[in-house]
Amino acid sequence: MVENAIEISGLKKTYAAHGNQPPKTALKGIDLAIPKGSIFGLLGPNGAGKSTLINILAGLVTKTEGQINICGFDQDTNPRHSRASIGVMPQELNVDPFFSPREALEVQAGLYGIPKSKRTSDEILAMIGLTDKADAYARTLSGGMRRRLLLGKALVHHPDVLVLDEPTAGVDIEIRQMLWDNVRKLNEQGVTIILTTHYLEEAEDMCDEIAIINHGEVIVQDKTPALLGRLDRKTLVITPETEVTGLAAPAGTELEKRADGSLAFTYSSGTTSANSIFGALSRENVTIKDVRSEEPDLEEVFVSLTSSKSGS
Ligand SMILES: Nc1ncnc2c1ncn2[C@@H]1O[C@H](COP(=O)(O)OP(=O)(O)OP(=O)(O)O)[C@@H](O)[C@H]1O
Repeated sequence: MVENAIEISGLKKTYAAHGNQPPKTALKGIDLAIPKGSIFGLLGPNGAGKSTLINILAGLVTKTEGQINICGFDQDTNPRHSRASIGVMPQELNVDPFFSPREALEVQAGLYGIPKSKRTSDEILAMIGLTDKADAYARTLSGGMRRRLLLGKALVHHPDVLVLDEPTAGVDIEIRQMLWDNVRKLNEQGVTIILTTHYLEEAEDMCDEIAIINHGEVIVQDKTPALLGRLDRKTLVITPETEVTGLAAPAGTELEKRADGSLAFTYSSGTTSANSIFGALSRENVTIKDVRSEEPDLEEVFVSLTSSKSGS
């Protein structure tokens, strides 16, 4: 049984020089295993190499070096099966303006060699909420509808792996919700989802596991909770009964007095205990009305990991 939907080893990509542009190495040797059935986040700053990686997986860009296995099929020795195992919803809204959604799905199915009797265009149109618009010209569709059509096109061959490249960039909350509902449903049916997004909160909510790419290298891959636990930093927010003035931050903590009068103590949980904060408050006779803790979010982890490596 294949445990990983995708296995990538030693993947390198150098774009050839053109004009006065020198060659550009976009991927420097990527090793990545994407577990079957997961919702996997591929994150990284602009220019990190995410699109290059996705386009290589989709067979749209040729790699310079390395191995890729998709659902047990080696991309070099079994390109047809490996391509049939993956569907990609691209970032650009590149739908043909003269095709209706139904025609666009039929054409796409034709490209994958799916016989007419096995096509499921109506089912896909219903899933993406475009049954009403099935026969309308694509140029009359709104941006959100086009994006849903792109999702539909990625699904015509019922791939085991679905790649979503920035699926929610610039879409409103309703469409975003619908996309996520669809993605969750597909994942429950066993489809492995690979997602790139600039919305880190979205990745935090949706992804079981995350890899962060920077300057063409994977700098971390971990389960989302473990990744969030990597920053050994906590903030304890105390709301005092009455306003506190002149309190010094206990050793090992930073104190921020917030606009609502609460006191936020940030400390490293490995070296400082919350007790030292409560001790300091007690010595100053501060009565505590409320207390809560704030854990680091993915954004903080992301910034801390990507800003510590210098550029190429
Ligand atoms: N066709 C190309 N020719 C030359 N260089 C390219 C080409 N495509 C991408 N690059 C370069 O390769 C690097 C990685 O680009 P890529 O688009 O893969 O990054 P990304 O992580 O997807 O960024 P973004 O989030 O902005 O889409 C960048 O430095 C980019 O300028």
